[in-house]
Amino acid sequence: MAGFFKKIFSFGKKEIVEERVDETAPLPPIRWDALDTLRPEAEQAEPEHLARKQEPAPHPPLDGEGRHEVAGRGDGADVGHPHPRATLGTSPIEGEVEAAPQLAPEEPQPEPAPTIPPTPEPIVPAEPEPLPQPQPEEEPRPEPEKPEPPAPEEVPPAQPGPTPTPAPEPAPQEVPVPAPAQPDIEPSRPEPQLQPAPVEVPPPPSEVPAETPAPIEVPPSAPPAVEPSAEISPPIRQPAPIEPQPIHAEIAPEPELVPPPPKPAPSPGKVTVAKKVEQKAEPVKAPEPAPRRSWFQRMRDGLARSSRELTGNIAGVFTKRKLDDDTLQDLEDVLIRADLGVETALRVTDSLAASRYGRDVSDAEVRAVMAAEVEKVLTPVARPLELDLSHKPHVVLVVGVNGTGKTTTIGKLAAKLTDGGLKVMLAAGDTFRAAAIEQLKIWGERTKSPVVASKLGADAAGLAYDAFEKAKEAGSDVLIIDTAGRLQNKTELMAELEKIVRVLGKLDPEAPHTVLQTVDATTGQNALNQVEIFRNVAGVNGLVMTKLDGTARGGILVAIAAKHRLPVYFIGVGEQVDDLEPFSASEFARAIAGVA
Ligand SMILES: Nc1nc2c(ncn2[C@@H]2O[C@H](COP(=O)(O)OP(=O)(O)OP(=O)(O)O)[C@@H](O)[C@H]2O)c(=O)[nH]1
Repeated sequence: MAGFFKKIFSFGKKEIVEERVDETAPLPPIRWDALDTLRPEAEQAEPEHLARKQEPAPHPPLDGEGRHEVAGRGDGADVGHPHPRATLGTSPIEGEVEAAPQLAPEEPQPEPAPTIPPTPEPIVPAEPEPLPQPQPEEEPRPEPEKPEPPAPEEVPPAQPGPTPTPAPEPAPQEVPVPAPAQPDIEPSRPEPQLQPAPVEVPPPPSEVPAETPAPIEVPPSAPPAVEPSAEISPPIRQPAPIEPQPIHAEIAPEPELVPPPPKPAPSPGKVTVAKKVEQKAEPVKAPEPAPRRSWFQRMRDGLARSSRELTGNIAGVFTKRKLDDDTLQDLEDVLIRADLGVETALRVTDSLAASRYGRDVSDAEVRAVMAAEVEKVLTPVARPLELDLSHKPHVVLVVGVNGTGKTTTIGKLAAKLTDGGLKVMLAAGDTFRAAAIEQLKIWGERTKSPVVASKLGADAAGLAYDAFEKAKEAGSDVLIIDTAGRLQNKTELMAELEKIVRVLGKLDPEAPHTVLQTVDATTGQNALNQVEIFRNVAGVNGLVMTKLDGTARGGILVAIAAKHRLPVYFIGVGEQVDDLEPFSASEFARAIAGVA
């Protein structure tokens, strides 16, 4: 078969040359037949086409004429592109086939008939793969160049129909019939041109046009046809343009690719991110503030809110005013509102009246007098905690309302004692709160103090008794017992605390040896009532004023001291283990009065 085709092809070539010379003007249509010849290969893809091909025997003529015709259509050289594509195109094949018959009458040249046999070879279809073979078609390209001269002549006529659109670029160079086909392939890539061309295709064969659109898909199959006729290759090349169509699809994505460029823009965003990262790094540096303020500074800062309000109000009272009854009354009101208590307020006003009544008084002088009087009130209560270690262990019972800082204070105190070489044991007497038990265990681990605890809800008194025995057995110097502080049920609270004290007394009549109450400095006047309650129930004999590092109501300490005259052993100025400081009357008085 291959030999047979070769013969046919060679024959076609010869004819082509001749025909070209003759047909320069009229023959354009014959090319369609040539396309049919090409179909034999295309047939591989579609048997129907093969059948049609048989009919248009014109295969041979197509080879030779094909080019001429193409030129004619090509005249559409521009148009030619679409047509060939159409013909080569899938459906177009049929359409073309039909068109071919029209041409056939003119070129009924029998020779092609033999070509028909090859068509039956649809067996070839198996060869469809050879599609790539179309490339070899390129060889024929040179040949087409020869015919080129005639093509131009034919082109003009066809041009009218297809016209313009394709004419643009390819037409000029390829003007020669073959040329257009080749260039078409390239131009076809620019899809835009190719698309318009198909539209024009219709003119030649009325039917073709309709089919032309479909061809677009066909192209792929068309290429194979080209192989058989090396000469026909030019038109075949036209089908090749079809490939460009897919290219279009690819091209489309390209624009999408265009967006990527904007992505680079985000790069600056990355820069921004880097900045953010830096910012994050900065906060990390924050921890550096290792330089910790002294407890006094913290207390002063904590009391600053109290002192600012107090001193500000004092200044407001004594601005350009002489000390008289009205100013003294105003000052008394200011001090009472500062939680210092009536007793302390009167001490201050009496002191001022005794020494400065009727005279101009500055707010600084008033604050100095106030500091002095407050210190006088606090000095008696500002005593250090003394532990009688003749009691082994010395039992410290810690009481107070929930949240006032009992557990925290126990931890801080245990730290001080263990640091001082004392052997400490802790007892989790707040059996109503699991969190309280766990919190105390944490403090025990931190201070290396054993913790005696029981299940949640266990009897607090029983726990205290067990802890006392264990502390004795362990030879502990100090046993610190935590308790609950549920004021919402005073009766139950009183009963529990009384029971604890009674039980401890069984082991040591003097136990508990120290009963500390934690008082939240932020509580205000209610703290006075709390101290009264716990003093009566548990026999509180000492106070720890907590949270003085952040309150505007530190004056309550003065009121409590003046009213209850209970020792104030420590003040809490923070949540850390070393934020428990001995209470100093003078420092506290100067701090709250805003005196340097
Ligand atoms: N700023 C500050 N916070 C404190 C101080 N003392 C305790 N706290 C905090 O106050 C909260 C309550 O402390 P706790 O020790 O649990 O008080 P509690 O009386 O044992 O409370 P309950 O276990 O519910 O009975 C915790 O968040 C402590 O960290 C202090 O002196 N200053």
